[in-house]
Amino acid sequence: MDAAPRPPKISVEAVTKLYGRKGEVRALENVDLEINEGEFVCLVGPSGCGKSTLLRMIADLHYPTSGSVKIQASGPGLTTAMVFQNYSIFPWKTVAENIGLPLEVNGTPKAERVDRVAALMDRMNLSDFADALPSALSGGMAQRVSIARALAVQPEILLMDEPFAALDAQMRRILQDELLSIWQEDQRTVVFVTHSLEEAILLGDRVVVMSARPGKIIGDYRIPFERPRRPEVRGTKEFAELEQEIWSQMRGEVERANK
Ligand SMILES: Nc1ncnc2c1ncn2[C@@H]1O[C@H](COP(=O)(O)OP(=O)(O)OP(=O)(O)O)[C@@H](O)[C@H]1O
Repeated sequence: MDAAPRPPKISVEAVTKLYGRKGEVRALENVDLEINEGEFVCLVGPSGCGKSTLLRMIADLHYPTSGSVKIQASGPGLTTAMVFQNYSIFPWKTVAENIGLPLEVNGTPKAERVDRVAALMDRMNLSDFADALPSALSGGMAQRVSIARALAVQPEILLMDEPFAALDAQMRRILQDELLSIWQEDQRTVVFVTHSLEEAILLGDRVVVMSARPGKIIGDYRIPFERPRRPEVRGTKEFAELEQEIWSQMRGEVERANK
């Protein structure tokens, strides 16, 4: 007999989110979204369409006004970890201390902590900076620390809110390429918010397009490029055609949001 199909890792069902004392800001409206375990899903849409709101609801930091967000956890412990645009690392702690902090908080024994931090620094090319303070780091390095810290707790779901938006174009490209290979190693569920369609198509298994506020889902594209995905796919005709196709749907929403 076939095994029963596994429920989605993340189920967003009929979610509406209102902000303001009287609910006057209608951020999301009737959003349905299912994300399977191991999928890398990118959310794109105009400014203010509720992308961060959706991410925060998946992280259990915000709650829907109506509807529900369900996470299928595989076990106890921290299920999600978040990476933000502004690094959010502690300036008075070294690189190694920043990465190890969530492990200290969750009571991981010191020997295990030291091993895990060393492995993450190795994986993120940070080993030479173990004792550096964040003020000595470039933006790219600081964001590597944020990613390593998020991975330290081995989250089942990695949530990334425009993580590369503050980086210059070259550094952004390098971190995108690194994220492709990091994802390949453990194929964790990722929800990634970005304004860049190119970034979304390069990284994602799916690109979910949201409308101008109130945010609704108006497109869900499966990205056909094989894994392990090579960064060179950026330069192909298929990539450009897909970008054009999705942009032709998004453009009107971006214009509407900026009227
Ligand atoms: N705490 C809050 N109180 C009131 N309004 C809020 C609050 N948080 C967000 N909003 C509003 O809800 C809408 C959605 O915000 P959200 O940050 O989720 O959008 P976004 O798509 O991530 O935007 P951006 O792309 O600009 O980061 C916006 O109009 C925003 O101003």
